Amino acid sequence: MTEHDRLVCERLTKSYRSGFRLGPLTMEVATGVTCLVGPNGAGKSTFFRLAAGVDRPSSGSIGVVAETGGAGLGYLPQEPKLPNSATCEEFLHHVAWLQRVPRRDRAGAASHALDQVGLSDRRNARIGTLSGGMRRRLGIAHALVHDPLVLLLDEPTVGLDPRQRIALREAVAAVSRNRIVIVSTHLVEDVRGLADRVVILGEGQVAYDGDVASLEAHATDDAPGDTDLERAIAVLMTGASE
Ligand SMILES: Nc1ncnc2c1ncn2[C@@H]1O[C@H](COP(=O)(O)OP(=O)(O)OP(=O)(O)O)[C@@H](O)[C@H]1O
Repeated sequence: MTEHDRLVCERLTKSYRSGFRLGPLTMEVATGVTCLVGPNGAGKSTFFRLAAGVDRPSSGSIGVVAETGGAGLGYLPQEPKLPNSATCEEFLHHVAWLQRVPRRDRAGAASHALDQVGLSDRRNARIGTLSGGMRRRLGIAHALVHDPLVLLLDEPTVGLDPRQRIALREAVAAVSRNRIVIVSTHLVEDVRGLADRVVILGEGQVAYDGDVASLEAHATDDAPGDTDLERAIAVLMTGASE
């Protein structure tokens, strides 16, 4: 049997007093990019907080099974707080320390992470001077600096212009080899540009789980959208919220 790394959810649930409940979810997420798609309030951020260990499940479990030697987890929350007065390099050096990267490896780890997200030429720039797109990519570098097996990116393309979105997608694609990457997004073009696998969430339940090609087959002629992928996502998101 070949070894493989995966994030495993077993009957995972999270309930809030508001009445919202995520799950029960039973699934495995392998290496590559999985896009988590769903309308506002579907439970995407709830899932990320459970996966990141920031919140605890109400029942069931979520955890990583690592068989090939990888370890660690990087999490870019929806609204990351970045220290504006630090330089990119200072910040990543600090994060490397927090993530227990050995002292001798910290400078290399910071510079490698900047390189991976295309920000090497901004290493000495103060974070407060970066554009929105650069801040997002720095957020990814921060989640990556300790070379984690699992990378969780909660809506990394929100608020970016088309050119910045392309740069961000390239950065995600570049770091996704041999890593479990989960990206939440509202944008169909992110799904097309990034996803090896798509999980559509609606009201805490999985409405679709599969690849992009099979997803397109769910499109119907009367659904809104310009492409089969848009129409299919619209059909599945509507079905999930009914
Ligand atoms: N800490 C919390 N306490 C109570 N209710 C919460 C909490 N966090 C989220 N919720 C509720 O749980 C539901 C799912 O929220 P969540 O943020 O996970 O959705 P989402 O899919 O990430 O939405 P969006 O796309 O708007 O970010 C919503 O109804 C939300 O109001």
